[in-house]
Amino acid sequence: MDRPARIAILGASGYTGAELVRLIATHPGMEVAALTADRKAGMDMAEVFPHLRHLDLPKLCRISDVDFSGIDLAFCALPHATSQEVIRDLPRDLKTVDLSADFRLRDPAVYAEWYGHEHLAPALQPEAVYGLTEYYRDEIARARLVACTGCNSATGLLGLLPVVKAGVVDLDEIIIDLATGVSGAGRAPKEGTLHTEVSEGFHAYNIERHRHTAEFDQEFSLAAGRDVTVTFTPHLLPQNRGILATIYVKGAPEEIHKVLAEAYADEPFIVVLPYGEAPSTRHVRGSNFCHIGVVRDRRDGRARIFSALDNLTKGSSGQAVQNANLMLGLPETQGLMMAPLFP
Ligand SMILES: NC(=O)C1=CN([C@@H]2O[C@H](COP(=O)(O)OP(=O)(O)OC[C@H]3O[C@@H](n4cnc5c(N)ncnc54)[C@H](OP(=O)(O)O)[C@@H]3O)[C@@H](O)[C@H]2O)C=CC1
Ligand SMILES: CC(=O)N[C@@H](CCC(=O)OP(=O)(O)O)C(=O)O
Repeated sequence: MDRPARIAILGASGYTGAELVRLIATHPGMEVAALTADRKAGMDMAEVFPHLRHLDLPKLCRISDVDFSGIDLAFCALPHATSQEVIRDLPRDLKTVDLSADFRLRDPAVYAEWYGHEHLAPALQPEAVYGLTEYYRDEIARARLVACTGCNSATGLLGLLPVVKAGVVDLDEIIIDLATGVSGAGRAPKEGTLHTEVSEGFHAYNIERHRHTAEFDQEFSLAAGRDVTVTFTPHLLPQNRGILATIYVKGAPEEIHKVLAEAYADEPFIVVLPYGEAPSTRHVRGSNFCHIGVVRDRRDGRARIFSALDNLTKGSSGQAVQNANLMLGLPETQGLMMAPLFP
């Protein structure tokens, strides 16, 4: 293409939508052509997100008002369930990157089990490619519809997939404990994300059943070639961005570190820390990097794998742009090599 790709962002008045706009603002291969909203349709982006005031952006409109004939690729940053209804009605040849959970689970029956309702666009599921770029980049480059991973799922999968694939841990004894920033819950007001409910405290949520467990089971089972089920508990961190997963595995820590370092040696966004060091969310904030560390338990030699990323970049919008780059034939890292924001 001899011009920047024309991009529509559906759900631009949400957190991941704003992050997409921030990333595309300095992306040489993309330009924002349409932005949509629901309650905020008709407003200027500058009113909704004053930090984007310097940009010359189209007004927020309804999805039905977008002329998709002039769009090269759409990012769908809508709530799950809404997303599948919207994508079902988009032009069938429009390249689409979905940030929701709607097309991540390959089997619509598994989707129904975890999301509590029948899938509304099951006919599209076979063409959806799971958006974990480091594992599916060839399929993503050829795809029409890409389903980006959950932010929690991305954190756990990136930390553990090479190790599961290599068969160097006990696959029946995997525990993923994870803490996530509150922006993961989106911008729409909810009682559970009020300042008073989140600040000065720390709690686990969706303890018995978190829907990202289905993504873990799906991808670990595919990698291992047998059924793998993990124990997964997310916690809510009183901070805006960032996820840190602590993964407990039975296996030799130095071997696990070697497997990870080799698997990610050529990956532009995955940084495997020196053996014995653990990452921090503050070192990946605002960037598309994922930092992974392996530390030995001094008493029994068991390994803990740590994985940290920013839920709004590598966990969603950054991953989405990385996938869109591939789908548009652009360099995979284009527009994404910014350093983390520190302190
Ligand atoms: N936040 C995160 O860290 C991550 C989010 N995701 C997923 O990405 C998607 C977007 O998340 P996020 O940006 O956080 O969500 P937000 O709640 O912040 O934003 C949702 C967006 O969707 C619009 N919207 C809501 N309902 C409708 C509707 N019925 N029709 C059309 N538009 C609608 C909203 O418009 P308006 O504001 O005008 O109502 C808003 O623009 C979700 O599926 C989420 O699960 C995935 C990974 C990480
Ligand atoms: C803090 C918080 O609530 N986080 C969300 C994850 C957001 C995400 O990745 O979402 P989707 O699977 O919905 O796309 C959660 O745990 O459900």
